[in-house]
Order: sequence, then structure tokens, then C-alpha cells
Amino acid sequence: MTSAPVAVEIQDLKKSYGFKPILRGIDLQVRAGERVALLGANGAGKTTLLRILACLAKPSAGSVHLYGWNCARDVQEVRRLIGFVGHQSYLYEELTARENLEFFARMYSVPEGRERALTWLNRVGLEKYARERVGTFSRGQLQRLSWARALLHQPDLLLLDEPDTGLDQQGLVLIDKLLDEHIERSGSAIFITHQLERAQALSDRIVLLARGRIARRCESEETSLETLRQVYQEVVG
Ligand SMILES: Nc1ncnc2c1ncn2[C@@H]1O[C@H](COP(=O)(O)OP(=O)(O)OP(=O)(O)O)[C@@H](O)[C@H]1O
Repeated sequence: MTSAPVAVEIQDLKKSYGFKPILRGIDLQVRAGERVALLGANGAGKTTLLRILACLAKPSAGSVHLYGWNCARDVQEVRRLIGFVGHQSYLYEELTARENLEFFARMYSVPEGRERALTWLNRVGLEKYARERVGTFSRGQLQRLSWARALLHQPDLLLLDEPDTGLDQQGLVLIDKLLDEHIERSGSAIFITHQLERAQALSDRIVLLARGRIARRCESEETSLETLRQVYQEVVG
């Protein structure tokens, strides 16, 4: 693992909104093939951190590099490298599921984009809904399609903000499999969750954020669920 290329390099990252500091100096390195779970109380700054990595918000200070590209400067290059599942779906409600995926395939110059769009609709169990407008989709269907959108161009880094929201049991099994496959391809992932069980089971490392700082880092394999619960309680209070 240690010899794998550095996927994410965050150095002394700070972010403020007006006079309100949100991130107060984050240092984090993630290597290719690594899965990092981000935990923390509501308002700790988890989404803000992920949005900066996804080039959706700019740092106030410090630096963020993805596979050597600077997130603040090399936005086009960075966007190709990432797949993002966030609170918003970033899908077009007036287009059908298939049209949405075909649009994103064109945007990322995915070879044989139409076929790839269909393959991904199948993968996420939405083939029956290919011709339905996304505006009519349920929360779980939207989440499944967001996963397809995020993976369509085979990104190197997955950024996942509560990616299991709205999913049924089969949906959960599906996304765990998609994450496994991504990691097997030497992709890396940072995911936010409020479920300690899933954080521990699905990650290599767990990072706990509190009031805009990294309060604790744990190796998942060496940390029992019970220990994680205690650490979480200490940090979040
Ligand atoms: N665009 C913005 N303008 C002003 N304040 C913001 C903005 N975005 C986020 N914040 C503030 O930053 C803080 C951290 O928000 P963030 O969404 O990063 O927290 P979080 O850890 O993801 O929380 P949650 O677990 O509730 O999703 C909050 O106090 C929030 O109000």
C-alpha cells in the first residue's frame, strides 16, 4: 500500500465562509487503492472538505493535489479524475435516465458512450426506467443513477458524501460491490458516513473531523467497532 502512488495530498487546508472558519488546517494523504471514511458531527466540515476536493468550492488557504494536479488551478484535469456522489444528484430532471448518462458520457468523452450508458443503467438496476424522466425518480432511484453518473468515466478517485442515502438493502449491497470493484482497479475513495459500522467495514482508514480539524485517525483493521464508538464519543461528545 505504501508504495502506491499518492492520489490525494491535502496540506494545511483552510476554508472560511466570511469570517467563519470551517476548515482550520487539514493535512491528509490518500494513496491509490485506499478507502478513507470521514466521520464527524453535523457541521464538522466533512462536506466542505469533499466539495473542495471535487472542485466545487475553493480553499481559502493551503493546497489540495489529486494525482499531482492542483485542485484550485487544474480544474478540468481534476474533474476527469473524480466521481462525485453528493447531496445533490447533479442530474437533469427533464431528461430521461438514459439521456442523462449519455450526456455525461459525451461530457467526459467516454468511448462508445451510448453503450456505456446502457451498461451502467443495467449495473445500477435501472434498465426498466431508462426512458423515464429523472424528475419522476424516487430518492433511491436518483441515488442509483448518481452512482452510475459518478462511475461512467472510470474515475480514479471516488468522493462519496453519504452515498447510501435512500438505498434499499439490494442497493446497499450493490454500492458496496461497486466500491470494491473501484478499489480493485486501484481507484481510491473518500466517503462520508454517519454509520460507524459501515465506516469500519468499508474503509482502510477512518478520519474523524471535529470543528474543522482532524481530531483522530484510526486504521480500520486495528480498530474494533467498540473502540471506534468510544473514540467517536470522545471526539464528538
Ligand atoms: N456556502 C456556505 N456558506 C456559509 N456557510 C457554509 C456554507 N457551506 C457550509 N457552511 C457551514 O460550514 C459548516 C460545515 O458544514 P458542512 O456541510 O461541511 O458540515 P458536515 O460535517 O458535512 O455536516 P453534516 O454531517 O451535517 O452533513 C456548517 O456550519 C455550515 O453552515
